[in-house]
Parts: sequence; C-alpha cells; structure tokens
Amino acid sequence: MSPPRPQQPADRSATRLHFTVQALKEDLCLAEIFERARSFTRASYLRLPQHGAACGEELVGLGCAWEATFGDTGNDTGFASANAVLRAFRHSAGDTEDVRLFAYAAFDPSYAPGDDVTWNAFERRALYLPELLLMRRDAQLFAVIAHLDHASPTAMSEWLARVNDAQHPAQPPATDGACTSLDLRNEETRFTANVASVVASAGTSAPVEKIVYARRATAERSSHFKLDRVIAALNADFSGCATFALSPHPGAPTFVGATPETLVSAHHNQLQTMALAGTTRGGSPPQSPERAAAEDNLLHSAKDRHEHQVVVEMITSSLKHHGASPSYNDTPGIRRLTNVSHLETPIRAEITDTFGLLEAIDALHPTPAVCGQPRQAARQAIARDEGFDRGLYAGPIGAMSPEGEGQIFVALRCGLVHHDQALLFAGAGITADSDPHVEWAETHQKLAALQNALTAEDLP
Ligand SMILES: C=C(O[C@@H]1C=C(C(=O)O)C=C[C@H]1O)C(=O)O
Repeated sequence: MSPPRPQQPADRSATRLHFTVQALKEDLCLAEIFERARSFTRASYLRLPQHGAACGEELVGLGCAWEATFGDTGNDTGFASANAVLRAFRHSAGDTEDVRLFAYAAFDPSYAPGDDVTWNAFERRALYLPELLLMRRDAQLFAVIAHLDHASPTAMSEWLARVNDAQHPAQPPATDGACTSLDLRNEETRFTANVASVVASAGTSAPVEKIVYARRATAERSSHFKLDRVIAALNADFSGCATFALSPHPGAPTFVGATPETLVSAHHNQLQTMALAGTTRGGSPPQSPERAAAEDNLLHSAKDRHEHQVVVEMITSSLKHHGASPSYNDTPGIRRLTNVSHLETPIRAEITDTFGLLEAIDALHPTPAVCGQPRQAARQAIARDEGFDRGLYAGPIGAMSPEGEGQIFVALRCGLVHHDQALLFAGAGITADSDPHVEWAETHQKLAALQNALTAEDLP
C-alpha cells in the first residue's frame, strides 16, 4: 500500500502580489533590451499608441512571476476565468496601476495543428505577469519588479545587470520550431479558390455573409534578423499602430508586427473598440492624390461598406447582449496607414460590474474583421479550407493592469521571425462581391507593412 499523501495546504501565497517600482534615470532603448533579453529569458515588447483616454506606453516584460492556467474553454479565449486572481492581486497589493500583465491568444485556441509545427513554441492562450517590467510613459522610464512570494532585495539590480550584460543574440541557442521549411507554391491557388467558392455559394441555402481568408508569405536575409531594428522600423512607419514582439523562450521564433486594430481597450470605466474593415486598392503613397482618390472610392464602395457594416453589427449586438449600450457613428471614417487605408468606426460602451476588459475580449474575439459572419460557420470554414495554423495571427494581444485597465489589439500585419527567415500572414474580407485576384492583391499590400520593416533592417 502506498503511504498516504501529505495534504496540500491551500496555497494562499499564490495570489498575494508584491511589487516595487523604481524610476530609472538612465535612458534605455526598450527594443534593444527585448532583443538582448530574448537570448536568456521569456521576453515581450509592446508599444501602445495614445488612444482615446489611454496614454501611450512602451513596455518590455522579462521572465514570468505568475501565469494563468486555463481549463478547456473550447474556441473561446477564456480570459474572464482570471478575474478572481486579478481581484486577489488588487486585494493583496493595493494600488496596482503600475503593474502590467501581458495577454495573448491564438486566433482559434482549439484548432488542432496536426503536423503543422509552426506555432509549437507558443502557448495558445497566455495571461502572465513578468518578473521585470520596464515601462516608458510620459517620457519617464520605470522598472517594476513583481513577485508572489518574498523577492530578494537585490532582484531589481540583478535583472538590470543581466540585461546590461546580455549580448545581441547573434547565435541564439538551439531552435525549436523552424518557420520556413514550408512549400508555399500553392498559396495563391488555394487562396483564390477559397474566394471563388464563397462567390459561387452566394444565393445558396446557407451562405456565409462574410469570411476572412488568409495566406502566408516568406522573407529571408543573408544573416540573422535583428529584432530591435525591425521594431524601430515598425514604430517609425506605423506610429499610430501598436507594435508587438513576443519571444516565449530562448531559441524560439519571435512573433512580431504592428497592428492598426484595437480589439478592446478599457480606461476610466469606458470600453473602446472599433470596426476596422474595408481596404483601399493600389499601393499609393499615403499623402498622394491617388491615395485620396482610393479613400474616396472606398467610402463609396457598396462591397466595402457592406463588409464593414457586418463588423459594426456583430460588435454592437455582442455589446448589447452583455448589457452594455454601445455608441458609434452611422458612417465610417478613414484610417490612413503607410501602406493602406481602411474604413473605421470607433465604438464605445460603459464598463459594468459584470462586463469589463476580460469579458469583452472573450465576447468580441474573433470579430468578422478577421473571421466572418456567422462566426461559427466562418471559423469552421477557415479551419477546413485555409490549410495552415493561424497561430497567434489575428488573435488578441496586449497588456493590462490588475485593475482591469489596458489595451488589447488584434495581431495583424505580423509574422514569425526566426534566425534569417520570416513567415508572414495577411488576410482579406470576402463577400459574394469579391474578385479573387483583387483580394489576393490586397493581401500583398498588407504584407508590405512587415516586409518593409524586415528589409529596412539592411539600411545603415
Ligand atoms: C485580415 C487582415 O486585416 C483585416 C481585414 C481588413 C479587410 O478585409 O478590409 C481590414 C482590416 C483588418 O480588419 C490582415 O491584415 O491580415
């Protein structure tokens, strides 16, 4: 007979948060710190633009002090299950406004990737508290050390010394999850066939009103990509977007991009979200008369207005379903980016006792801006027809405080970078009026965002 197991005491310390904040005098380049630190620890970088009531922030999180565990939440993101722990963090640590948790999830957390190993290094849902947070806000730089038990009094100086000592990962440790031993020769054929089948099924008994199909592309370089240079190029080209980079452990690929699309942000009792769908044609420069004409065409295009309206209706009806009262304009505006312009409708709603940031992520993701309508039929068609694991592409990504304030984006204009290779993702909203070759061209324009940043790396 085996001896009785000792009874596990309830682990009360597990949700007691302690943290210390220190202002840093020396100016540090956070993208460079991310690049160095990914050679020895889990590292995340986020640059959040100023948006409504939310001020801009640049964040680097290193190590992991606590991480949420998720049960089987099916294809839901399941973030709201972390609410009790966040409440315990607030209860034990008081004012946690300077603490940040990083949050991200796969487009379809329940997708079974089979022998597609592209995303093996990444968890399909993550909400975690880094041990060291470096945060730039209002031109001030802070370091925040967080821990759940007793931290060594020297933890801050030890972390800062490790970061300073680390070298650029010219030779990162052994790899796990190569991204580009892939044959993408059929990518255009498959994408255009998928679009054509949506067009052909229009008018049948169960058509999807809208579906977003995606494709992949590769990029390579004669030596390793330097992520700090890529991040700097994205920040310069897409200052109004959110730049992100995730490296789950040393030797893993880095997920990097700069997205224009907020899934939902929460500040001062307000939720802000947006419908972002409908894209200009042609690759004109942002200030050119050609771009202005393309934006005018977009505003008057019945196909794009319909594609956009599907997103507005899903988001507003989901908010209403959860007891919120959304406010928004009837007519979309234009969101101009360096490579393309989009139709955009900002949407606001009040936070309630039962519907805050985490519940809103679970409810809104995936919107028809990246999935389709009806949601379930579109998600199944994507899993069946697209032919690859989207992984974190088109999933939620961002940061929040234990108070429930933060900004969560939709991970677009992005890819996996590994050594000297990159795998990029882009999609387009398809309706009965779509032309397969026009939609394919649109994905090219979207890919250009990260492609240009990857080649900008070669500039002196
Ligand atoms: C799917 C992507 O973008 C989405 C699709 C858009 C469209 O179809 O017009 C526009 C913005 C995004 O919501 C992507 O960039 O990969």
